[in-house]
Amino acid sequence: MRNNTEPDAAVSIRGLRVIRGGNLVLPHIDLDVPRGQIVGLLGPSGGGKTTLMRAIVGAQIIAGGSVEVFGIEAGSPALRRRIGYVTQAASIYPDLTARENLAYFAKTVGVVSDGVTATLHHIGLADVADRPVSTLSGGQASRVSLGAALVGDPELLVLDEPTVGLDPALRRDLWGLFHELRDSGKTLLVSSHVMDEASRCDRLVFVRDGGILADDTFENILADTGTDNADAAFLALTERTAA
Ligand SMILES: Nc1ncnc2c1ncn2[C@@H]1O[C@H](COP(=O)(O)OP(=O)(O)OP(=O)(O)O)[C@@H](O)[C@H]1O
Repeated sequence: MRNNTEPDAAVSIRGLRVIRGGNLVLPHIDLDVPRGQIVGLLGPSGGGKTTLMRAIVGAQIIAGGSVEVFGIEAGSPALRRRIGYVTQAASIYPDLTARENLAYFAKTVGVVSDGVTATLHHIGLADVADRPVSTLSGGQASRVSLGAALVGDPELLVLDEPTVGLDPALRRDLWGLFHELRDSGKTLLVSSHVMDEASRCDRLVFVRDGGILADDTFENILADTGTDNADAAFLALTERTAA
């Protein structure tokens, strides 16, 4: 739970430097993620989005700088229940049912079974809750992953490419759920390389080559670049940086 001494930003990063496999992947990142918003981390594959997310959830060894979540150093045990992380690779068990998967993750964060049933309803999987995940559609399976992250009722959700491979209707439904979660007070950091997801976010962070090209509202980014879509804005900012 939030206390009055906590900072306004859900995530606060200063001078973050990350080296992976001998490569300087993130040379110097400064970023604040405001509370109660959906922040989209957008950019091409290999730009550093996953590495940045790993640093925020405390799964990445860092070479320098600081990463704080709710004013606490990333990776601290005190943050474990306050952050839900969904990776690109499904981290759920295909041979277990949706309910069993959620019950397993609930147990790891000490949540009672009431929370599992409520989460299954919330993610729209109550009807298929007792089927093994291996028999569900791709969209349903990705909602089970999301449910596993949601079951502990975390304040910050870090979602790495949650809509990849989903058809437009499922993407729309998932974004509807993200907006509901935001409206209930949660902070969401959502990565995507699909630029047309920009308009669904409250704020955007454009990431390229381990750096941040822009960190603002979509509206301000379009105005600043004199463009009318996210792809064109990204290109304009890339050219500006190169110049
Ligand atoms: N284990 C690793 N060892 C060495 N380099 C790595 C490792 N993992 C990632 N990298 C490099 O770090 C850079 C950033 O990768 P990262 O996965 O963070 O990007 P991304 O924007 O999330 O892309 P994607 O959406 O494809 O995951 C890339 O150049 C990648 O090759």
